[in-house]
Amino acid sequence: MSPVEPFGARLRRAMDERGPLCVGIDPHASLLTDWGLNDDIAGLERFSRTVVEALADRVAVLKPQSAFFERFGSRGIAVLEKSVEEARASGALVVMDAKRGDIGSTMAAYASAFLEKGSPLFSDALTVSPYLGYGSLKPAVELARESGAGLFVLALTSNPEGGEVQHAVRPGDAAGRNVGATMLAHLAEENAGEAPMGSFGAVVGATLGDLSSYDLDINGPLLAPGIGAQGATPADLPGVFGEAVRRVVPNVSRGVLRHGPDVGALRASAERFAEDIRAAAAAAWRLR
Ligand SMILES: O=c1ccn([C@@H]2O[C@H](COP(=O)(O)O)[C@@H](O)[C@H]2O)c(=O)[nH]1
Repeated sequence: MSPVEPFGARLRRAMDERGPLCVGIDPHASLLTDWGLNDDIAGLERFSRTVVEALADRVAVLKPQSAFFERFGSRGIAVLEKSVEEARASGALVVMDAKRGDIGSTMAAYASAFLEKGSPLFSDALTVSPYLGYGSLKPAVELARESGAGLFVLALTSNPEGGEVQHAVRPGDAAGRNVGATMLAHLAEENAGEAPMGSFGAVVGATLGDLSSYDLDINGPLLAPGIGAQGATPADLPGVFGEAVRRVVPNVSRGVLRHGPDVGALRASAERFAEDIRAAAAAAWRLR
């Protein structure tokens, strides 16, 4: 059996070939209504299928937000499974945004649900919460390595409330680092020596302004939500991420989804974001 290509390598190639944009599949009740759909399982199914049909063959990453599927119970999860399968079959990498985190023994079960080859919800990567301690994520790190999958660890989230936890300075940390910086340091260790980049990414909000006081050089991807509905723009990316912008996977969910249900309009919106991201990165390189 040939070894599985690690997520970091697959993501790097997808970003180079398709551009780095990640579009969210976030079936908010209000979006279902705006799309002329009912807030029920049929509406959920139509919404998800439309996003996959519109974008899975052209964007690097699709990121289903599990909460909006879980809302419908087992039938919602069945739609989620199908969306993941169809998106991957059409060439998109799927980052499952489920933000799992628990004590190690339970974390192993979450890891098995999302990162074990053959699991119905197997995804290319999973978002995880390290706030039971980074070490509690070990079972997920190990299984991700084995399956060629990846993780995105919440480090500096896009929401204004995140600082209360993530900016707290760790007692006993000789370097005086805060919790967010500590997560970035763990990820840099995880990715050490990997080429073209490691599979263990951080979630770092595009809304956060200049992050030059952080060491974002983790040799892994930086998933950057916050563009569009939360107020950040593609033009903000170089100012927020500096040199690390090359490894940023900018996420837009409602900013694209609000253009549905027309497939052409969804594609046009994603292409506009992708073009603005390209232009911002190119302008930043020219200024160096
Ligand atoms: O720090 C974070 C981590 C995750 N998210 C998720 O990303 C999308 C953003 O949606 P928009 O509609 O583009 O605001 C959503 O699924 C969040 O749960 C985040 O926003 N910030």
